[in-house]
Amino acid sequence: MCGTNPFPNRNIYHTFAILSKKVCKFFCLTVRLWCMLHARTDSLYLSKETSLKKQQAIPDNTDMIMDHPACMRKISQLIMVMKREVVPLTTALGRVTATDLTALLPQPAFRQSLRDGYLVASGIGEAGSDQIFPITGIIQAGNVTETVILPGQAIRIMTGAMVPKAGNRVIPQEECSKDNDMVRIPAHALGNLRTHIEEEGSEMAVGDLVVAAGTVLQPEHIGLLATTGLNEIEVFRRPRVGFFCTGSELVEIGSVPLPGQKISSNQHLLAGLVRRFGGEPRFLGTIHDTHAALAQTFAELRATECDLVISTGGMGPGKYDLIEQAFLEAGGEVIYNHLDLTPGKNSLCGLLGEKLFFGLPGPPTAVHALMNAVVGPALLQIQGVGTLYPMIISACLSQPITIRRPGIMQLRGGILSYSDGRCLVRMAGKHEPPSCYMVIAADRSSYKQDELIEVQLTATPFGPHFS
Ligand SMILES: Nc1nc2c(c(=O)[nH]1)N[C@H]1C(S)=C(S)[C@@H](COP(=O)(O)OP(=O)(O)OC[C@H]3O[C@@H](n4cnc5c(N)ncnc54)[C@H](O)[C@@H]3O)O[C@H]1N2
Ligand code: MOO
Repeated sequence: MCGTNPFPNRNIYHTFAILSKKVCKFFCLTVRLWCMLHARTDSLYLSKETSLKKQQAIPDNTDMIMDHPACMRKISQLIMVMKREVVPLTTALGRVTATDLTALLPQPAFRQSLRDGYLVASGIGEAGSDQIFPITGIIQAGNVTETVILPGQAIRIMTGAMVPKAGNRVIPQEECSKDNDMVRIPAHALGNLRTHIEEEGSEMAVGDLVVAAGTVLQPEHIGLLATTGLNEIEVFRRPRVGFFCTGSELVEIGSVPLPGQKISSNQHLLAGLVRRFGGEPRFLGTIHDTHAALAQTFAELRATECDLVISTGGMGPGKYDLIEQAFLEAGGEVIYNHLDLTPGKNSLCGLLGEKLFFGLPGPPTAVHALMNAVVGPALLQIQGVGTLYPMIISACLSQPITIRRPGIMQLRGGILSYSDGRCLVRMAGKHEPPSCYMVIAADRSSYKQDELIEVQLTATPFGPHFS
């Protein structure tokens, strides 16, 4: 039977398979090339469909060290903005708008008085002398009035009340003198061109933009949107952020640590910081520094309903620092495994399937710095935030700083204050939550007192924290 073909159609299938493989390859290359040509490094609005771009963003080389700006750019490219949901406006504080929101009602919604006073009709005021008018009615805010006003009459009117068509101007009551049913209005008040009347739609017309897409809603926005007639709005879903803490020395809050053990503070620090940046924290457990425990954790992560995952600890060069190995074994793709930044140089960012993964180092100070400098901004972008925080400002150093080991960009916790018209910054104490991070340039070994230094605010649009 040697040489005879038991499957006569096989050659055709084979040829067809090779051909389709080539067509696919050509198509993939074309798409890839298109993506490269059209890659937008500044895009905050990449959709879930941008996986090709995502693949392209992963470096092919083995150099996984990144400086802070490069890491932020790379993360921006990988961000997949959350899906949208409709929520009542009353619950939307701190949420990010998914669409431009336009006015449903004009502002003001009717012609209104801006003063408590007397409304007069047109055709008066030219006399150049004081005039006395009979008071023919009263209009309170909220009245639906059909009141008619004629020249030579005055109507008592309140701030916010609807002004009848023929009403020409409101004279503030403190400028008038009332005597029973009559009011005397002085010539200068009658001659004043300010009408104290706000025309319907003069502040905002129906369809005017009230709040742009990508805005983190503050109390002021909620008030404005309510005024303009909106009661339900479309926002980006909050990202579910899974996090776990590694360390065989860690015990839970409430237990008395045995010698060598530590209470896991990162767990509670992270839960709060994730909320500060608009995420929903989901604690996934405290994990021992063993290969088996970490492998199991990473294996379970893929099925966990989280949009982003953070770990702490296990990032150093020690024998039991196994996060990167476990991440790779679970099929993770590394974006960087070392940052040109301290604290935080021992950290990793990568993709585990569709999920963005951040391996932060163990020390809580490093967790705080990286959450502010890297992970927090990523969380804001995932929620579709248009303008990124923390903001960078300049502050005046109220003390000199000496850098012991220059050569790497450093984030130093600082405390901001305001004095004599200047924004001042000093170094935060060891256990003092920083209100900013001073950005120490790699080439600086000292800063003088009164020198201006760049600082990144740790405040976010979700709640400013100034000391
Ligand atoms: N030989 C070297 N040693 C270290 C280097 C180095 O370059 N060469 N880098 C140092 C730096 S920088 C860092 S950062 C750490 C990285 O450490 P790990 O990410 O491996 O973290 P651990 O070793 O697990 O913990 C470090 C420290 O933090 C405490 N920790 C950890 N988790 C928690 C938690 N959930 N709550 C409270 N405290 C926690 C832990 O007990 C350790 O004290 O490596 C340096 N070493
Ligand atoms: O990686 Mo360490 O966090 O430089 O502090």
